[in-house]
This record gives sequence, C-alpha cells and structure tokens, in this order.
Amino acid sequence: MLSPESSFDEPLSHKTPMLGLKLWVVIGLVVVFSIVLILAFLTSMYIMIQNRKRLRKDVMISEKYKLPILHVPHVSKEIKVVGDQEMNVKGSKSSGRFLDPLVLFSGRRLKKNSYDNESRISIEKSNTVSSSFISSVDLHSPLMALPDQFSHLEWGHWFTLRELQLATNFFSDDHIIGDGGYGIVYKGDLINGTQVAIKKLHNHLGQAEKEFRVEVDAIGHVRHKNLVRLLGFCIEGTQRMLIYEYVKNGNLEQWLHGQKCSLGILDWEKRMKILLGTAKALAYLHEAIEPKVVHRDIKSSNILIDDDFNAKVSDFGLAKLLGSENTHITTRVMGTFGYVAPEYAKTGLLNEKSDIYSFGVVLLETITGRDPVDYGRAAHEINLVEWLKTMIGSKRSEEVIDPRFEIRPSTKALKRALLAALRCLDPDYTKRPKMSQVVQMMESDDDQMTSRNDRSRAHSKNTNNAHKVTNEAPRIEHAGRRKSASSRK
Ligand SMILES: Nc1ncnc2c1ncn2[C@@H]1O[C@H](COP(=O)(O)OP(=O)(O)OP(=O)(O)O)[C@@H](O)[C@H]1O
Repeated sequence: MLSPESSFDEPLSHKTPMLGLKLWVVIGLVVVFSIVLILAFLTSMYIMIQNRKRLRKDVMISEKYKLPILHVPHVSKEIKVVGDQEMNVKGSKSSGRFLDPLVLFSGRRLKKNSYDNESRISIEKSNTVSSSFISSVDLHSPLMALPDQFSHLEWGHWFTLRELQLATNFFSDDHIIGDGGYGIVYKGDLINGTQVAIKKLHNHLGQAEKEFRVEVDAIGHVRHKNLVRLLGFCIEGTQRMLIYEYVKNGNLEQWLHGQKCSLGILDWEKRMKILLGTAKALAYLHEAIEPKVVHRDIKSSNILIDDDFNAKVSDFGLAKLLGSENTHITTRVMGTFGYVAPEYAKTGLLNEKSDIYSFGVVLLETITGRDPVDYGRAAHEINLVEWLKTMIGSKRSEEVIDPRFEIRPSTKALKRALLAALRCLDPDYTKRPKMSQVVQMMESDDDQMTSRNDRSRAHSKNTNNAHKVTNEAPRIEHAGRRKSASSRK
C-alpha cells in the first residue's frame, strides 16, 4: 500500500522534459529566479530614485552657477566677509584666498574705483569639492593617492577623462586649437552643449603638475568679465587638464598679425575696447585681490577675444602670487621676448610693474600694428619700443599709427593712447602708473587728461636722461591740450 507522502511525492518526482530535471527541482528554480528578479527590480528602482534626486540637485546648482551639468560635487556657498577700508583686502584663510567681487565692490569704494564695475555683476560663489566628496571617491582614484597635494582645489568641476574624450572625439587633431609651450589646447563640446577649451598639459619632468597648480592658484577662484574663466579640471593618472570657457573669436595677435586679418582690419574702437578690458583685468589682479596676481606673460596672443570684442586675459601658467608683505620677488626670468620689462630681464626682480610694462608693449603693438620685435624691418625699426621713442622724440607721433586703418582715430585719441603706453613703458619701474590709473587714462575725457598732464609734467621736471620716455610724454600731451583748448573757443 502506498503511504500518503509517497502519493504526494510521486508527481513531484516525475521527470520533466526540461533536461530531464524532476518537477520539484524545476519549481524550486522558478521560485528562486522570481525572487532574484524581484530583488533586482527593487534595487534598480531604488538606484533610479537616488540618481533622479542627485540629478535634480545638480541641475539646480548648475543653473544657479551657469556651469555644465556634469559632476557637481557638494557645494558650499560662502560669501566671504570683507572690510571695505582698503582696495587690498584679505579673504579668510579657511574659505579661500580670493574675495567675492560682489562683496568687494559693493561698498562706497566701488564708485570711487569704478574702473572695475563689471565685477559687480559677477558673483563668485566657491563651488567647493568638499572633503566629504573627496573621501567618497574611489580609493584607487589618483586624487586619493595625492590627498594633500590637491586638497586646495576648492572650486570648479572635476571632469572625468571619459567626458573629455567624448567632448574632443578622443582628443582628435581636428579639435586642436593651438599648441602652447605648456600643452595642447583642444576645443571640446560637452554633452550638454557647452563649448569648452581644454588645455592638456605636457608632462615633462612633472611640468604639468607645476603648471596645473600655478594656474589653479592664480585664477581658480577669481571671476572677472575680462579674465578667461577656469571651469574645472581633470586629474587622472599622470594626466592634468584645465577646462576653460571657450572664447570664440581668436586672440589679439591673430587679429593684428595673423589669420584673423583676412576677416578685416580691426577698427580703432574695437582695439581700444580690447585694450581697456585687458587693463581692467590687470587692475583687478593687481589691486583688488590679495595676494595679488602677477601674470608674467602679458602679450597679444594671451588676450582672447569674444564675439563682442571683449578681452579675456588667458594663460596663467607663469603667474606668481605676491602677498602684500612683498613689494617684489626675485625669480627666474620667464615671459616672451619683446614684452619683458627691462629690470625684470636684467635682475629677475618681479612685481606687478612688469605686467604694466608688457601691457605698454601690447598697447603700442595695437596702435601701430607692428610686432614688438620684427627682424624683417630696418635696423632702427626692429625694436618697436625704441623706434617709437625715436619717432615721438622727432615729433612724428602721427606717423606711427597702423597704416591699415580705414578710418584713422582722432589726434587726441591717438595721443591719449600713446601717452598711456609710454607711461607704462617708463624704464624706471617706480614711475609706471598703476593699472587702475591706466584704465582712467584710457577712459578719461580731455579735461581730465589736461589736469593729469599738468601733474605729470611737474613730476617729470627732475627726470634725467635715463627717463627720456617720461619727458617725451608731456610733449605729446601738450600738443593735445593746445588743440582741445582751441577747439573749445
Ligand atoms: N579658453 C580658450 N578659448 C579659445 N581659445 C583658446 C583658449 N585658451 C587658449 N586658446 C588658444 O589656444 C592656443 C594655445 O594657447 P596657449 O595659451 O596654450 O599658448 P600660446 O599663448 O599660443 O603660447 P605660449 O605657450 O607662448 O603662451 C592659442 O591660439 C589660444 O588663442
């Protein structure tokens, strides 16, 4: 007789057509498989909900800071508190060195120092890679291998190599914009449509590391309409990349001497707009932040131009930070031939006045359309600064203007620009004006020019032969003053 169990077991023990497995084995497998499916479904739902939440947060942050929607690490929004007594104000050490321009320029001081009022509209909030974010990344990531080295990266986006490869079609040649001394610059199109410039640093003997840190220290936190904006960075293995806003319209060198000339000759107003913007950016770096930033490589190819012909100063790879306790530092001479200040070239003595000299050279280059050093010219014309001093000395300042101008600037405008350039080029660096004064000179109307010229003439009375340039400047101004006086009659 069969027991009840055996009558129940019997059908379960029947072999099924599925690989000859017994029925109870098949049922077991189906149950286990269903449980796994349900668990997988629940897990993916949970991950999806978390991702959505994170993305929503990223979008909100990205919209707020007008940054690409990629990795937006944990953000801290600090507005740093500053005293408004001095232009050279200090940021709190714990919250980063640089100041929020909104705070900096929001007081009475702003009106007096109106040279930089563009800064009011740009609100810097440090987009901080928090320590919690850093400690949550993959333990094998390069960042974790170098925690101290990069702990100062308290800003911007951390781009992955993969994102940048996708943006540049794997760094293909047709994305190359240019090849500078420190790396190749690529144009990148991020998946959200943002165009960026990616500087992939060469890594000769750790050079990438050095350049990377210098650039990040110099402009990582600063915002100014006339400074190219550093959006973020990429650190992977030995790769170091810097990601900037993409500036569409080439650089000043290309517009004066290169490929952009075929699009037409830059008119006087555009040239002066570009130079004024450059002067404002330098005034900001030298006078509005602490420690101040000395760029060290001001030249026409480092002045990028946007669609509205605004200047965007770029390439901070050689920059030096100068605390208020230092009037100068001594350093290895770097920079570009033709633009370097004489005292810096001779002694390595560096302060912001070296940038002011280089700015003077760029201003002359822009007025005359000539290269700072041009071996294709007659011997006495090879060096632009020397040639210009001779021309002004022999009262031929009207002849120095770029002959390609379709409409020449007024004599007054030309003389104003030449005067500004010559004062920046004073061989005695202590006599060079501050960048904010240069901005005022370039913006000032004729009456202001006249009174400043009087002061400048008095100041130059006791100059000697070595300061020939400052003696010549009033001569130009004098002519300008007579003209404006007669025109008022
Ligand atoms: N943010 C940017 N947007 C658009 N083009 C850029 C940007 N940054 C740099 N470029 C262009 O990339 C090229 C290389 O720039 P980079 O500053 O590296 O070198 P450089 O100024 O040509 O040389 P150097 O090493 O002597 O400074 C230049 O043509 C420059 O105009």
